[in-house]
Amino acid sequence: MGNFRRVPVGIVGASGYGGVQLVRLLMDHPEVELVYLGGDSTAGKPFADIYPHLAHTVNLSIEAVDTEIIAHRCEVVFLSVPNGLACQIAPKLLEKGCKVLDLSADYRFSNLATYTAWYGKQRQDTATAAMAVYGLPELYRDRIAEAQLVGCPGCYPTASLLALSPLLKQGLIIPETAIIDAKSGTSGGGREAKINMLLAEADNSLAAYGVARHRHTPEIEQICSELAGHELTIQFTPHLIPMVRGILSTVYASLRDPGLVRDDLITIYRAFYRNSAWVKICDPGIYPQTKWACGSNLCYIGIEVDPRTGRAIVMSAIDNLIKGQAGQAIQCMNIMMGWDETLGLPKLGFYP
Ligand SMILES: NC(=O)C1=CN([C@@H]2O[C@H](COP(=O)(O)OP(=O)(O)OC[C@H]3O[C@@H](n4cnc5c(N)ncnc54)[C@H](OP(=O)(O)O)[C@@H]3O)[C@@H](O)[C@H]2O)C=CC1
Ligand SMILES: CC(=O)N[C@@H](CCC(=O)OP(=O)(O)O)C(=O)O
Repeated sequence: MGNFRRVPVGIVGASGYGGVQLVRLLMDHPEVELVYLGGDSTAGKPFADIYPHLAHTVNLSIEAVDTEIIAHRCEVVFLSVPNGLACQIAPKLLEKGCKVLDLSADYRFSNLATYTAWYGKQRQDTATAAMAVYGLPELYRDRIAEAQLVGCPGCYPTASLLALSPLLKQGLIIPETAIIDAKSGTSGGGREAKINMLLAEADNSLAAYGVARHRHTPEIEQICSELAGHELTIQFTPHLIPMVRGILSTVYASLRDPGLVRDDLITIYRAFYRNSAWVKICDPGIYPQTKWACGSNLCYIGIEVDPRTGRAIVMSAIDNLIKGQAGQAIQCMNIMMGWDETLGLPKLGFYP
């Protein structure tokens, strides 16, 4: 087979839900070799002790985070750690030449004052933050291709921005009227134990949370403002829904032209996403289910117009752990490395 060489990659935060998805997907990726797994409380343990179902295929152990060692072994590093940690690790890895993909919120904001205001964490890495590119390939493919550091989007922003972007970019809606109502499965909260994620709390129940103050609001607003060409505020309400995986985001916005009908919007969306293999626009009258996307890197978008209110109603469904997190990070890596964007990513959902 000649001298084919796989690119060595590492994951910091391998024991978490994002980490285990990255492990699963990267083990099957044809261009990379997983050579490093890092963590904190699990450091020193074989990965298979944490996830025995992968014992037959992963024989790496979790190591304490040492940026010298990581940079020595890895060309590409995924940081799947809680907010506020990547900004301490990434600058050292970048300095040593690694490409870095951060799954947390640390490198999603072009204005660090916004990050500090919403996340309550002071930052010293202004220059590093200025290098970062927002990792939503369907909008920023060209920037990602040139980037050394990508701040991968949150799960709600991924679903919501894919639904809203064509309307904003083409100037089809009155931007200030946009309202996002989104529902997420409990894996969105990560693997750490939390009372509201207990089966007894979350099962058979549905509630909004973070109303008028969820930290994904400024992230969505940042990108929407860029698309609209002026500063925007967006109403965003997340809900926790009793299932494990999936986000359904429903976006409402008033159309500027009351003459636009559903099929016009479907045509516009299909044109907007014509080069985006991971976005599927549903046929007229078809509205997506989270189950369709589950296990895949796909985002399904359904579109309707209510002629009585003059509003567009756009529904997007993703798997929060794949297109909303680990899959999207790998999609970005593919672009950064000059590979096909779809490489190593699941194209079909589990269904049912
Ligand atoms: N879950 C989701 O749907 C999404 C999550 N995200 C973001 O992705 C990131 C990871 O999320 P998720 O996988 O859900 O989180 P989890 O809580 O499941 O996992 C967190 C991971 O971070 C590691 N970690 C914690 N502290 C440290 C430290 N000091 N040094 C090294 N590693 C550390 C943990 O390692 P250990 O166990 O060894 O302590 C664990 O592997 C977060 O920033 C999250 O906000 C983004 C999009 C979607
Ligand atoms: C259901 C649930 O709890 N979801 C998480 C979103 C996860 C995510 O994407 O968070 P980051 O922006 O920190 O990466 C939440 O609302 O906090």
